[in-house]
Amino acid sequence: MADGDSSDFTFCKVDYAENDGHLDSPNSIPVASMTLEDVDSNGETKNVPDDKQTANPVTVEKSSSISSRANSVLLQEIKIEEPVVPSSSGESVQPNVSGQPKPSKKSAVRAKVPFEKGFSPMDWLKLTRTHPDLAGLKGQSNRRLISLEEVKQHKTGDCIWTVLKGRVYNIGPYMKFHPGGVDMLRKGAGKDCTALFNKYHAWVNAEFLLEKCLVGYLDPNE
Ligand code: HEM
Repeated sequence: MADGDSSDFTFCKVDYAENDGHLDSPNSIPVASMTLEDVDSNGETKNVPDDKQTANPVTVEKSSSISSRANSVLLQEIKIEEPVVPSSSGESVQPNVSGQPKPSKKSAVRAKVPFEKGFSPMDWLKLTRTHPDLAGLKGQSNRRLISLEEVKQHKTGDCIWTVLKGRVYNIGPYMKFHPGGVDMLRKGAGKDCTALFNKYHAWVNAEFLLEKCLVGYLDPNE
């Protein structure tokens, strides 16, 4: 295509004709078209030619009416309420049109307990890296099979055992670090807490958190 071919719009130069009346042109920006001479020392407009007096308010009004329309659209959007649909029983029902998942009735009530100073998850992590024997093994292997009977005998004191997903842990040292509180964790003492654990937080990586508390594995034949 030859240079200057007027049929090619791709790179055509856009010129604003001066005072072309186009609202978006630089000349129609409200403040720019008003000079200091137009305003006296009291801040009042003096002898401004009619076209200037009307041009600005129109421009301002136009833009403010646009912005107030935008605001009212926003407000309308905020105020939008879900439509009420009458159900077969005659009661009004609000359909879930927002796409938000409705809270499941089955989910357990989870209440976090504030940590005592020095018992944050970070403190627990540090302890697992420094304490030599969180499981209380005293040299015993943590690969041995343990009966549920033996687990039941460790409910109090420093050695509180629980079974979680087939593993036996000494949760005694973890008690005060448990974000759900000591009382909740105590519910799993001396028994299999897998169901409780899954009810409250199946996603928690206990294998990692309690790695150093492993005492052994639940004997499936007992
Ligand atoms: C035995 C191993 C357990 C470990 C390692 C453990 C670990 C944790 C962790 C990491 C949290 C924080 C979860 C989060 O921020 O989302 C938590 C919270 C909680 N846990 Fe446990 N937990 C255990 C057992 C239990 C048991 C047996 C119960 C119930 C009887 C329980 C009840 C709770 C509750 C109610 C919370 C607070 C809810 C929340 O986080 O908002 N946990 N637990």
